[in-house]
Amino acid sequence: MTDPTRAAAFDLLSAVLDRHRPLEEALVALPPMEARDRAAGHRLAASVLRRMGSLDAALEPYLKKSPPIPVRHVLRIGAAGLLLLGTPAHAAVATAVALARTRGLVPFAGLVNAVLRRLAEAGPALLETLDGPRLDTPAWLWTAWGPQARAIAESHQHEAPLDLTVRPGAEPPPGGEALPTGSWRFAPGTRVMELAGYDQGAFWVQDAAAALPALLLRVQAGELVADLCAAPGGKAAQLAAAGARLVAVERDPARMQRLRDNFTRLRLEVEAVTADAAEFQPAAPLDAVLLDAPCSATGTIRRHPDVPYLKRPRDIAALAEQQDRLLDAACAMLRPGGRLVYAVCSLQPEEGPARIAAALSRLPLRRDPVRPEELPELAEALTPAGEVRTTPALWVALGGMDGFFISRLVRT
Ligand SMILES: C[S@@+](CC[C@H](N)C(=O)[O-])C[C@H]1O[C@@H](n2cnc3c(N)ncnc32)[C@H](O)[C@@H]1O
Repeated sequence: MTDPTRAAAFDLLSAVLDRHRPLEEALVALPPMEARDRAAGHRLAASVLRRMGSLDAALEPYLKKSPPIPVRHVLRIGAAGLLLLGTPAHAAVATAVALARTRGLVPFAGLVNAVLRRLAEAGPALLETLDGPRLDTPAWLWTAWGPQARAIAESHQHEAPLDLTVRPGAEPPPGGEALPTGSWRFAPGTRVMELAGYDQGAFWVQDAAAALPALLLRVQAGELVADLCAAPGGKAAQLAAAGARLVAVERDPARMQRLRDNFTRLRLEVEAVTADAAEFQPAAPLDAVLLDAPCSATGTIRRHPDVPYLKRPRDIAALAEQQDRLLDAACAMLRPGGRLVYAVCSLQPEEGPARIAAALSRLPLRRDPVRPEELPELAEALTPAGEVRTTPALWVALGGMDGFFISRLVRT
């Protein structure tokens, strides 16, 4: 009998690496099991994905020829236990062998046993000699990130902390650290639903960088505002809490339901419209629009270590087309003088500065540069054009932040 944690990790890795399914979707599709086993399986699969290049390089000397893909997954799970998670050697080896047996890989059980035993002896020292950041980053991303690639990739080696946005006037839960931009930070692995105030809607989960776009929209109470790609609703919640008369537009009905549930817990008001934002027409011209566009999400690899294995270079061009289409629609919804904040959680320049440069050349928009005093403690994130570029390599001593590109514009 294999243990449920390893079985879950194996299923998750197969879903991400073989069928290119997002890790979170694969998590939902797991067979029924104890929540504790599911969480442990998730953590194990995420550890493999985060350090997969290093784990493969550590296994390589012990493999005479490349094993079948499912066997490789079993070896990676065993290696992650041995080298990353501090699993005792006998347990890591025995559970991997049992996993191989129950997954129809009986002929490879001996190989798994022999390779992992040898890795247990020499692997920890070998891991120290490897260039983890480079090995764990696909070449196309490393190249695209330019001189910052190493610092960004180093930050991906660790689990991200849990960040919360606390509702204005509410008490932050105990045990957190206040960040300079107003978010509250808790240790990686903190369970949000167990924090005091969750049921009362005192806060919501939102990375410190993800809280910036809505802040920079500078919404006044009573303004007519649309959030065009709204679910699950972190930025929409900020806008509603600031007193906007808010329309949240979201194309995916299941994700819109998550937004509704979140707003119910937070006791915030919103008009929720399930539609393609490019087709949406507001009843009246808007004072402000937030466009948190669909993107490659390469700025969130710390939280979603599956992203490097799901995205391909060609996806970026397709996303840029969607982003342009949404920028056109967003601009058309604004009254003259109305504000637009464009944001993507991507580190790829084609989805950030290039989209704004293209929009400025075809739409009646001008930049409204973000001023340094708007982002004290984040001067490094301000570009000469007054746009914001955060990366996971910022605020390293505090635990980093997601990678976002943010531009503020005004309809002329
Ligand atoms: C980056 S996420 C938004 C996160 C959200 N703003 C938040 O802070 O919680 C992008 C969202 O846009 C939605 N989306 C993608 N294309 C869309 C479109 N054409 N119209 C409306 N929503 C769209 C996706 O389903 C996804 O929920």
